[in-house]
Amino acid sequence: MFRLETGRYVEICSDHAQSIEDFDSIPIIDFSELLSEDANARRKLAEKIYVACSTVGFFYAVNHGIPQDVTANAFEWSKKFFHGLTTAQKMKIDTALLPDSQYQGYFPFGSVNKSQKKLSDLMEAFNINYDYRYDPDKPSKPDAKQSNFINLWPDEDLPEFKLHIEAYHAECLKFSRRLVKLIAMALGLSPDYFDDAIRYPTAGLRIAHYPKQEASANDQNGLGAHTDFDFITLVNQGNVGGLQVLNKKGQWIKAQPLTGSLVVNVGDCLMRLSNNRLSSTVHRVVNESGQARYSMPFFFGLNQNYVMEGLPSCVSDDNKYMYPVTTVGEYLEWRSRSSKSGNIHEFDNKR
Ligand SMILES: O=C(O)CCC(=O)C(=O)O
Ligand SMILES: [Fe+2]
Repeated sequence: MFRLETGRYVEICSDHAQSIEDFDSIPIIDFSELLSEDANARRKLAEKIYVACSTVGFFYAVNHGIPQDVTANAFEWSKKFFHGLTTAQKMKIDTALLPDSQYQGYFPFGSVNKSQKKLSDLMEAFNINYDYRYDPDKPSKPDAKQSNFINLWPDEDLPEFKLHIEAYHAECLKFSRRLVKLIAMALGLSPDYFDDAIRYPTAGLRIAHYPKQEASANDQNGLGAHTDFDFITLVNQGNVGGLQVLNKKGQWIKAQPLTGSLVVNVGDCLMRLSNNRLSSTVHRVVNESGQARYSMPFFFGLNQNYVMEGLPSCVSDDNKYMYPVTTVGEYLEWRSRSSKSGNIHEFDNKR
């Protein structure tokens, strides 16, 4: 049993888990055919995605098309942020300056302890939100409700940083929108099923720094066991390992770094929408590599005002939607608030 930050205990051998295969490795999916004109090639890709997402909940994406130089620049500027700024400079954009429902800004060391270990998670991070002005699809200005995108940038102390981080964010947006079409196909829906639902997505990018840890994984994690809130996550973990994924037997399977790849995983919103056909799998970071680790997780979700009901291909009279109907915005606000404050606000007893 694992305690998640919502206070819920995840049983490793739940009925759902028993009905799907266990895994001891993370599949690799080649996205060279992502933009192929060949419908058969795209269908095959969608099938691979379905198998990976319904069993492991994780896969490596290779040949995803995100340019290497954009990724390398974002990593380089992340290091300048973590090591070039003083703590006082970083604290000018402390996430604690924002309400608990907001996730942007700097997360100092000691501010996160996802799985209630003896020592807090050994990580510092910086998060940004979607901002339509940097969206490569150039959507028109959203209405007021959808345009509440506050970001805290270290503009005074590291003015160029924003440019490189937004450039990487834009590439992640492009790949995610393409991937969502395949996920729709994987679930038996038309590839454009989610097009309107990802016009102004809840797309957050985090850059994270995990120093090498001395304590055991029992006492401390880089980031404790959790599931991701959103629809899908893309993680670029550079070349230092530390990400671990929990299988049904309760074993932590290492997601070893695979050069040039992204680690992609199903988030709780997609698990909910698919009525548990896809698995949002528990994972954590433990940096026992002996060197500092940097990663860039990108959390892609549907529009804030999207109403989460079971997808038509995933519910039926005999298989009713098992979650309360909420908007994406309401759901994410609840998850962010309980995560940041440590208080569990009763919404329902599931994640
Ligand atoms: O750093 C990583 O590899 C993954 C981080 C993660 O799981 C998260 O930020 O949700
Ligand atoms: Fe995660």
